[in-house]
Amino acid sequence: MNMLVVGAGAVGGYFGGRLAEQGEQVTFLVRPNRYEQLQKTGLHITSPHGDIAITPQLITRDMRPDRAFDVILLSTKAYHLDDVLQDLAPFVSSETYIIPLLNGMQHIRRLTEVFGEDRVLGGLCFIESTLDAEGRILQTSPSHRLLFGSRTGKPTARLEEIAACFAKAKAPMMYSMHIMDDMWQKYLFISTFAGVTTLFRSAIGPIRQEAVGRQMILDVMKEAKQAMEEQGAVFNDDVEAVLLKQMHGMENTMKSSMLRDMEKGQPVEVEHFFSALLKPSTTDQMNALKLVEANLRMYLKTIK
Ligand SMILES: NC(=O)C1=CN([C@@H]2O[C@H](COP(=O)(O)OP(=O)(O)OC[C@H]3O[C@@H](n4cnc5c(N)ncnc54)[C@H](OP(=O)(O)O)[C@@H]3O)[C@@H](O)[C@H]2O)C=CC1
Ligand SMILES: CC(C)(CO)C(=O)C(=O)O
Repeated sequence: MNMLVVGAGAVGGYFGGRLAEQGEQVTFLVRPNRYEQLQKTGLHITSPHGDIAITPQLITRDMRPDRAFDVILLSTKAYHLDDVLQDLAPFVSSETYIIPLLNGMQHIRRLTEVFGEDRVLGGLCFIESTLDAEGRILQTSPSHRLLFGSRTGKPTARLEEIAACFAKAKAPMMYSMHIMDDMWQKYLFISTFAGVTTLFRSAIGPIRQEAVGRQMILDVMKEAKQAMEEQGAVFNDDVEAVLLKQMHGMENTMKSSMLRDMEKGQPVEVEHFFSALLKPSTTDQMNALKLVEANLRMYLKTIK
């Protein structure tokens, strides 16, 4: 299977690295600075599941591979999507499946508009990873799971082939029969988790210890759920209880990738995560979400 990973960052570098580790044909589409860095240093991952050091196969947008890609793992930030859609076009054939790993939901519509409904699968990942100053990938907590699947729920022989290839990786990378529900649930989780951790600029532990922190978790989740339902999400009745249990079961030190990006002074996906939930018609009641969004917008002003 010939695979392209777009963005050799914290997520793409990790899962692409796990596939390359098994000898799969993985090429990373990167921008010039990352190209130079990875050529010099190789791709390094440190992880509780085992470290990796490989010499990655790299291309930049002006290079052409000798054969089409079967699968593209898309793992850039949402605020790079406009550029990525252009850069990616020459690498997508009528047989290529795109598996996006971005948090949130808005990118699905953009991808299907450009590449068509049939080329775009659903995808998500549960992983806490970041890049260090030298561009090495640091993967820190136990979870390193990737889910993908057909957005209409029907598996095909080719999707089964991809699942079989992913199953060889030393990370759970699995097919889901209900990927859209999984994506909405992950979006609800991450909008709450990233919302409160960036608002309080804290890992989850101290937030959970304060009454105001616990209340903010409840408020952000309730409002985000309502906004997502207005956009068509269908959740199980117990979704809040399930996600709260998950949030209360995490290690005290667990941070969202958005908070880690803030700590490095990098941009954050505020439009993609939060503005997308705050339609003018629903904003009257959405005080917690508005606070989360305003906090991030103000942060963005400080780094511009
Ligand atoms: N990190 C985490 O723990 C998790 C993140 N996510 C989500 O995954 C997505 C990716 O996040 P993450 O991996 O952390 O982000 P990173 O910033 O670590 O990685 C994104 C990479 O995309 C690259 N990139 C940007 N534009 C292009 C382009 N046109 N062509 C090629 N490469 C490009 C960047 O390269 P350059 O070096 O050139 O800037 C960067 O290396 C986000 O939506 C995030 O919310 C989901 C679960 C967990
Ligand atoms: C919560 C977590 C770490 C789970 O994957 C995540 O998605 C993020 O912080 O972006």
